[in-house]
Amino acid sequence: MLLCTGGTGAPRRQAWDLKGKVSDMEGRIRNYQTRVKSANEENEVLKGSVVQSQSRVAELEKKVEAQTSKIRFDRDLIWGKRYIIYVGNIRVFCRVRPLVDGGLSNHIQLAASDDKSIMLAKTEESHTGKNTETQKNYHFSFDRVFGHQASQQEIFEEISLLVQSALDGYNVCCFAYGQTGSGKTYTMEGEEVDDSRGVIPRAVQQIFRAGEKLKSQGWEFTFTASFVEIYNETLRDLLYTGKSSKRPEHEIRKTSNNEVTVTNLTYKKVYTEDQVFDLVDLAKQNRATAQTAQNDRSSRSHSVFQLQIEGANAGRGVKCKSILCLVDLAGSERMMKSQSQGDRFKEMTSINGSLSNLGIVITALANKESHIPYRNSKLTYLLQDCLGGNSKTLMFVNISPELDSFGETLNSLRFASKVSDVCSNNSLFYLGSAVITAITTSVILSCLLRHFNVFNFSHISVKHDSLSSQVNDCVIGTASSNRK
Ligand SMILES: Nc1ncnc2c1ncn2[C@@H]1O[C@H](COP(=O)(O)OP(=O)(O)OP(=O)(O)O)[C@@H](O)[C@H]1O
Repeated sequence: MLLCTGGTGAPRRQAWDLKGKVSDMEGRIRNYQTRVKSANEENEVLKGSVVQSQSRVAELEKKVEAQTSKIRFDRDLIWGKRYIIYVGNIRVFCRVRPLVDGGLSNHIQLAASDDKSIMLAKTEESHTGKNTETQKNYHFSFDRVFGHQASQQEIFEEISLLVQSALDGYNVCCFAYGQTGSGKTYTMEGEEVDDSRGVIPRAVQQIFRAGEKLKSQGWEFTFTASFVEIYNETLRDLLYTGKSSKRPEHEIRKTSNNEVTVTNLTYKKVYTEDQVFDLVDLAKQNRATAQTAQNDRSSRSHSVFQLQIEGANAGRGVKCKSILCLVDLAGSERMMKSQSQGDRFKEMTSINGSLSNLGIVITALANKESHIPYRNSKLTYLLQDCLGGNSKTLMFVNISPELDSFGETLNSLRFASKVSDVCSNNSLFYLGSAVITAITTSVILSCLLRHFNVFNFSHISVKHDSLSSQVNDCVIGTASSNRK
């Protein structure tokens, strides 16, 4: 405390000094307070723009999500429109191998007007002896028929949308069925030369390249390859590199997630398409080695290539998992029982068993039966995840053009035709059920609305797809005619 006692100058000066300092400090405090205030205001503005940016990011993410599902939907729609494929259903393509000289026999005729029909013609000696010859024609139609000139590129273009959907999380299975020498391996694996490469290398290339592109949208994919041969109901690892004397045995098992797995099988993580091509070469070598030991074994066994795909988008917190499964089936030719003995008989029984069980499983799936007999053969048990549930399946029926293969060609086309019929009949049945359900729902709804006099029917606007507009037309039409 300062005391002013009788005119001494020093204390007064000190007091003035102190007063000056205090007012200086007060000025600085006011200054700081103004700055804090404006910083707080700035902070509020920034907070506001952070919230705005966050909601914009969320909005953009929603748009990306919607765009991605639209792309996926469009892809399904394009594929669906062309082949009316539904998840859990099978489409069938037929491919005719050229003759050795590159041509086509007269007994196989493809329709000039469309690319879906094929006719087998057989000229027979007349039994009555009156006419010298009669011709019997067998007509078949499939989702697509490829003539002998169709290139590997053309074939792949037709299935590339299907392959792509493996990255969308669908299980995809594509298999080649037909007699030995009809072109199954050529279709699935092809040859080394670029133009002659088959479905497996092209599909692998497409998957890896598309996976790379999806990185820019935050997706990271991991791929795991396996290659198995099923011979006489026994599994053999085609990626095995150890001593042949120490080859392990394999069993098909279910994991705790109810997924199919094979014990002791090589599941190889792959990061590039070239790594997969090396594995395909290794599988070829392994098959060839077995073939020298047991004559013509490769055409008597099924080979199953599987690429497990796991995708994760950390930014969006989503994951997907699927399998791309490409199968070269054993030759479907039926040997005469009398001609097959010993090993040949065993081979014949196991091939016939597994192929006919494949047909039974496909039929059961198409009929949406409660029990699907996957476990009746190693092939269907192994393919269980790829055939049922969330899966899209395509079957190639490969046929040989030689006249002496007529009987086998007819059998193959009949098998494929059954598969095709059972699936398309069921597709039509389910489409029919959907239409009936839609009509019933609309009729009930319109009755209810009319009963409660809620709307004037003439004002119901129909802006959806043509199906619902037809349903509504029908309902409105009925309603007005009833009124008259
Ligand atoms: N579309 C085609 N164009 C040209 N050559 C073909 C075609 N399809 C098959 N070939 C040739 O015909 C021969 C037999 O074909 P491929 O080996 O693919 O038959 P396959 O049905 O797999 O027989 P297997 O059951 O014995 O394995 C091969 O030499 C193959 O190169």
